[in-house]
Amino acid sequence: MTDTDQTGSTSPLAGLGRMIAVSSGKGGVGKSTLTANLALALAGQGLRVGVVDADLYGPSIPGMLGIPGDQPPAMSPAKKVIPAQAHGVKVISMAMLSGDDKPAILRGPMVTKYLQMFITQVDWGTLDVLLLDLPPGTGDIQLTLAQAFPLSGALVVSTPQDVSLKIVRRGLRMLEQVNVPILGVVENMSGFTCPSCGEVTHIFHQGGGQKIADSLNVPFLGSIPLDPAVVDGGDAGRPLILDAPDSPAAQAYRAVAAAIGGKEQDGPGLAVPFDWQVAQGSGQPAGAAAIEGGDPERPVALEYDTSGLHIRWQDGGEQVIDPRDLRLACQCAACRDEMSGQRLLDPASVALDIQPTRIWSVGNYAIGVAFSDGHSSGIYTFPALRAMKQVEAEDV
Ligand SMILES: Nc1ncnc2c1ncn2[C@@H]1O[C@H](COP(=O)(O)OP(=O)(O)OP(=O)(O)O)[C@@H](O)[C@H]1O
Repeated sequence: MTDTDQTGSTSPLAGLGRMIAVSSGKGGVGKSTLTANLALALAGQGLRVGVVDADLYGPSIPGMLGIPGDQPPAMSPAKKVIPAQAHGVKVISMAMLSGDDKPAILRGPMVTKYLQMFITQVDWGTLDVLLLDLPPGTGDIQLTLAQAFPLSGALVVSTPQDVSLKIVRRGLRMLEQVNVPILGVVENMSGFTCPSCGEVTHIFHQGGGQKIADSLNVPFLGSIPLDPAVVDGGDAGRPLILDAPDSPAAQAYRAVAAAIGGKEQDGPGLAVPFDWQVAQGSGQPAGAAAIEGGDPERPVALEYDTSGLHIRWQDGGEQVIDPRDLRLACQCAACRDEMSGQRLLDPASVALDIQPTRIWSVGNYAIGVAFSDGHSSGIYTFPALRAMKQVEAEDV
């Protein structure tokens, strides 16, 4: 996201960092609990974090973070709403405007209007990450929201039951159709943590989230066990991650944060997060030095020129990928059939001179690429890039 638009004026989205939606196909799967814990875990990495409680009908974030409802927020001199702050995280929610015991009855267009306000009329200051706790479901409202904001990506939360996983599949399709990159699937309540010994027992099916993620070629970011302390922490306004940081659930929340936050890296590599506007030539990530014997699947530098995307890997390997090959390799649900794995994208429809217009980091495991044909829902994991064909010497 650029800080200024083409006329040079400051955009209302300037300084909001990466906008990440947390979504779920149905209610009650633990989406808000994940958002609250994730926000704290990201703040714990030193990131500046904001949370928009976009669940206008059932706002629960303030309660989970111990923010009293029904206390109208103050206004800044610039007439912007000052967000509440809790545990180092900034928050805006309908509960602060209307009290969480008065469910909002709003039609779709009003929901978008409120959320525009929550994002652009709030004095967020400078953020690294803005989390959006979306209302549950995959209907029109979610679709409109996904289209209304320049989301860097979305997390999808599910429980292990088959019915929940089927709904997840629908949610993933919806997001991909509106070109929102899927950062990954998180499975919640996937085993029971014994309150006395801390051991995790799998009381439902296991591995469903992983299977869905695999079948759709999106990352699986982890399983969060069922833990009564999660409920107690949520009810007390102190997310579990604060009071039981060593519990399996807290560790799982931190693992999700590490995957999407990008601050915890195993060894030096490309400086993330970045948002490289390739077409405008701004925001190219700073490169790092390759180290001998380094991870062959971690890039240390990215360049782009007429011959293609140049990737230098940590083990010293160099690769040039043709932009058209990159577009044709897109694994998103619009480009590849999720069941058969067959390509849906007709190669004849991809222009020979297609170019990437924007490349951004997706956690510390992948890049997202937007192309000159308007397609931007593809996520390319580092191993998938490394496995791609190199531009032939005579082509360069
Ligand atoms: N891992 C977990 N272990 C135990 N309880 C959990 C876990 N995750 C969430 N819960 C509990 O499940 C309930 C629903 O969670 P939450 O409100 O986060 O779901 P949601 O998907 O946001 O629901 P909605 O969309 O309806 O607001 C809460 O009482 C919460 O404390």
